[in-house]
Amino acid sequence: MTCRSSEELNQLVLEAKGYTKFGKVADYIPALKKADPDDLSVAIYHPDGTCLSAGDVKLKITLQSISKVLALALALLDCGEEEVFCKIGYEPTGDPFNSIVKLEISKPAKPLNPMINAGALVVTHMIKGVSADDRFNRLLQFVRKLAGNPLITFCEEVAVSEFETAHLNRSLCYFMKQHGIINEDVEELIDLYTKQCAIEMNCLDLARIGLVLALDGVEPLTNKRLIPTQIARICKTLMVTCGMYNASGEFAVRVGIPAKSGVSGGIMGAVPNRFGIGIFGAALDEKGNSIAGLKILEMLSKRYDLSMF
Ligand SMILES: NC(=O)CC[C@H](N)C(=O)O
Repeated sequence: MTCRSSEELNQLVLEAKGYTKFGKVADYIPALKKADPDDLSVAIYHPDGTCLSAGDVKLKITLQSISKVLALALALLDCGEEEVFCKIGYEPTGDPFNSIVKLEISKPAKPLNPMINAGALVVTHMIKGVSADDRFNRLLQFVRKLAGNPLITFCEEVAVSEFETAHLNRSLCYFMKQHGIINEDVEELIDLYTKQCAIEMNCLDLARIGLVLALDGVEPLTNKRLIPTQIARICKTLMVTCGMYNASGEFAVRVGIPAKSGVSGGIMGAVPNRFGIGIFGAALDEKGNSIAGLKILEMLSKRYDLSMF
C-alpha cells in the first residue's frame, strides 16, 4: 500500500505541526533566521508522475546540506569513484556536521565522509570546470536536470550571508590545504560551496530528485538515465549511513530510508523503487534536522511500511 492522496498528507502535516514549537530555526547563517518556524510542506513524487503535496508547497528554501548529495553525484561523474574516495572516507561520524576534531586525528588525514562539511568541501573542490563560475553552472545544470526544472537557481542573499560568516568552513579548508587534500584558493572554494548550499527549490522539485535516486538514477517520465546506477547507489548508501548527521542511526531505526537533511529545514527522501519525498520545515531539533519533517517521515514510514530494513 502506498500514499495516494494529498488529503492524507494534509493530515500528517497538521499532526506534525504540533512539534515545530519544540524546534529552532538555524541562525548561524544570518539570512536563515528569517524563516518562519511554523512553515511545513511535504511532497511525494510517484514514478507514474503523480505528485501529492500538502502545506505551502510554493515556498522555496535553500538546499544547504542536501546539496552535498547532488555535488557528490557530479564529482563522481567527473572524477570517478577511486579518485573521490582517495580523498574522502566512507565512514559515519558521531560528531556534528561542522566538527573539525576528526580531521586532525584521522589517519590518513582525510574527512570521514562526504556528508559532513569537511568532506563536502572536498567534493565541491573536485567538481570540474574551466573556472569557478563554470563549475557552479555545471552543478546548477545538473540539479536542474535531476529536478526536471530549468528555472532552478540560487539565492544570492543566503549565499552572501553564509560567505561572510563561514569562518569554520574556512578553517576546515585551510587545514585540508595544509595537508594537501585540496589545493585551490580557499576563498574561491568557499564562494562556490556557499552558492551550492544556496541553490533553492520547492519541495516538489526536491521530491522529484528524491524519486530519481529512488529509481537508481532513472527519470521515469522520460525513462532517461540521469545518473549511473553505481553512483546512485553510492549516494543512497551514504544517505543511509550519514545523511541525517549524527542522528543517522536513530533515523535508520525509526524511518529506514535513504534521506538527506539540511539546516534550512529540508529533507530529501528516496524510498527505493517506490517514490521520492521532499519536506520543508524550518524548525530544527538539536542535531540540525527538521523536527516536524522527522515526524512526518516517521508517520509515513509506519503507515506505509517504508523501512528498507
Ligand atoms: N548542515 C547543513 O545544512 C550545513 C550547510 C551549511 N551551508 C554549512 O556549511 O554550514
